Amino acid sequence: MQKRIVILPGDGIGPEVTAAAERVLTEIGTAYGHEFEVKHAYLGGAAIDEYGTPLPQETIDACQQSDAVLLGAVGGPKWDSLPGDIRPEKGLLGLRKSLGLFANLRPVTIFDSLADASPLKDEVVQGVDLLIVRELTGGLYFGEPRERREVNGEETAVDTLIYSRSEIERIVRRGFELARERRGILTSVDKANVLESSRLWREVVEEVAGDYPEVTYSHMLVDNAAMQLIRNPKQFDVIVTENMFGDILSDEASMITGSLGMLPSASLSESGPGLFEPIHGSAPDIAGKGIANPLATLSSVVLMLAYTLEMPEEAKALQKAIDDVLKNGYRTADLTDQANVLSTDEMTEKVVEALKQTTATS
Ligand SMILES: NC(=O)c1ccc[n+]([C@@H]2O[C@H](COP(=O)([O-])OP(=O)(O)OC[C@H]3O[C@@H](n4cnc5c(N)ncnc54)[C@H](O)[C@@H]3O)[C@@H](O)[C@H]2O)c1
Ligand SMILES: CC(C)[C@H](C(=O)O)[C@@H](O)C(=O)O
Ligand SMILES: [Mg+2]
Repeated sequence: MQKRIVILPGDGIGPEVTAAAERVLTEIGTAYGHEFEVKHAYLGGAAIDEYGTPLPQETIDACQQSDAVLLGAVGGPKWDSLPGDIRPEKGLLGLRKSLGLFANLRPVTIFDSLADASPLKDEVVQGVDLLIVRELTGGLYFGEPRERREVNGEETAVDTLIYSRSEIERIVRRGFELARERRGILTSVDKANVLESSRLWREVVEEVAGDYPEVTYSHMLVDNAAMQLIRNPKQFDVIVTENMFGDILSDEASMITGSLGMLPSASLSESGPGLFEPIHGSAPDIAGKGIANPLATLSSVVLMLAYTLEMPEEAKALQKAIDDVLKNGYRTADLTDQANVLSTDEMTEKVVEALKQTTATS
């Protein structure tokens, strides 16, 4: 098959982990006879440096004309003092909006062989398999007004948390559909004891639930959900929630797996190219050292193969290669205290070797 993939390396460790992904894509292309036409484009701080804007029109156009987009990460101290509207992160938000990527899927899957990397007890962690479905183009991130103003002679800042019924309905439906394909349990997370937007969210969940009788659903307040994720993460199958809650809960949930460097994500629209990215950021503290864990990005490639490129066999093979490498005890520095750790490139090569073995025997 021929597919057009846009890679947005971004900032910090972004280019290090997307290089890993490109290496693996080349291997998959060779093994399965696909032609991946890879194009690089600028986003975030790198785009500010090159074009003076975090989201150049060329990047939007390239992404819209692609079959799938893979992003490293954006942001970093170099751009931290810029005004909010031209920060690197604004480029990512603009890209999500312009591609209509309202559904952000963040699977939290445990690798049995990695249980020792989690700060949680073995019996809490083993068998966890949950999916956070995060609303991605609404809520506090996009609400207007967002501004500084003077109130009673004092400098004041305002952000707006706003959701329409249709924005809630489409993400809640996606949550129910995914729950129906999985174990049939949906937890809708909100703050309906305080927020009006959450009360509307709950009403919509109640209405939509009628169309999915095979799914068992419940509501949970977000502060309780944060605690339950640590106490008993196995109770969850699909969690559906709004933008900001999903952002925070997914970083928290990553530690069930042992590291933020493990969690991938898929951002999907109604139709059109998906955006695939690790949930972690540009990690300025380790950028340039060659030690970043590439597995969140490689797992994002698994999601890209499965969800958008219609290559389920290839997705399975890459997933197996990642499993095998971890089973064989290979670790980057974020996953172990031991001295014997692999660099980003070494870990990537281990995955490529494992992939070669899988594809040779299939
Ligand atoms: N999707 C994105 O592009 C994205 C996501 C989150 C944060 N950010 C941006 O990244 C910058 C840094 O944010 P932060 O430090 O709060 O969060 P971060 O996710 O970049 O890093 C948090 C911690 O996790 C570690 N870490 C992250 N990814 C890792 C990996 N692959 N391997 C090993 N360790 C890893 C980092 O070293 C750091 O100690 C900020 O500008 C933020 O806005 C971007
Ligand atoms: C960089 C930032 C805008 C982004 C978000 O909050 O969505 C990040 O934290 C993420 O989780 O993808
Ligand atoms: Mg985040």
